[in-house]
Amino acid sequence: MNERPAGSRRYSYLGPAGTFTEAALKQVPEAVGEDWRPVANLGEALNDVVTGVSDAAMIAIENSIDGGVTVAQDALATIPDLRIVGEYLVPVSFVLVARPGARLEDVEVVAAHPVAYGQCRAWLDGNAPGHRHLQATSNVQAAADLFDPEKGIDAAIAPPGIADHYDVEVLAEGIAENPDAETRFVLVSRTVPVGEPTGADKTSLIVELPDDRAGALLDLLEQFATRGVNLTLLASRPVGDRMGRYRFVIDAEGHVKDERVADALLGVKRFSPNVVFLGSYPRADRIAASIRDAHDDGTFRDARDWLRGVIEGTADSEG
Ligand SMILES: O=C(O)C(=O)Cc1ccccc1
Repeated sequence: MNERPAGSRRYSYLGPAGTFTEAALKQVPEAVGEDWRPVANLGEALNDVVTGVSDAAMIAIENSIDGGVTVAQDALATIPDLRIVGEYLVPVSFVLVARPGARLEDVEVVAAHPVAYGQCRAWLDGNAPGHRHLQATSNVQAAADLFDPEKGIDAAIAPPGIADHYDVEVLAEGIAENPDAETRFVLVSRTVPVGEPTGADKTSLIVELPDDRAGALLDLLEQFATRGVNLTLLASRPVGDRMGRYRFVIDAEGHVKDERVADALLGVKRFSPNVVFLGSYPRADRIAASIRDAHDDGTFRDARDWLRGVIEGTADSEG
């Protein structure tokens, strides 16, 4: 499995072919024409990266309906030496499929990835009220499972392109609650040097708070607020060692090579007992951060130059 032609790169993704995760990988220009390895779950995808079986893995990290994919957040918090190197958005919609000739009124057991099921549950409750949910490892695997007689499945929730991959009949389209749902994916590699800022970047961190201190979360947020760094994600996850201990998953606008972000990170590092830097990478939506004058790179540099001048006696202390 480890043997690859020299220079070729391998990418792991949640398979089989046709998943939304594969659609996210298709957005990565440098992955085109390389070796794509379908895997059965997140653990396998990240393990491939850790062990060097693959160079990178595409994983779902956040959903516009359900919020954070908590298993992915927890894995990134605890597996050392991983880096997020890119972010991708995929619009998601779902169809209900069955073996050819099946009828909706006969559907009892529905295979679905849990995140997909959560988004389509209201439709199923209305249209197949007596149904039972059987978990599938991915949206495409749910459809593949229709052809495994041991699973006893009548229908599956799958991506709209599923009929290109399997001989299935579409019983209903557009069954998700929100037609504009999107899933955010990240490309994860082993630790590599951070790239250059593009002007529309994000920085991901996982931060633990100091124990039992009133206002600790406010102190954490202040590190970003006082440097004009906007947050796009703040989620708490249990550390898992004892009740009541949480770590915070943070996405901040900007790049660690932007002065205001670097300064905020130094503040966070001074204050938190454990900071995991997950990466600075271009934003999928390419929206540039809005920065007030007091927080642009030049202002930070001027302030540092002034301080150096004060210390060296070459600048007016009121300058
Ligand atoms: O990539 C897929 O197709 C998956 O099965 C994971 C998933 C589930 C629901 C929304 C987006 C991705």
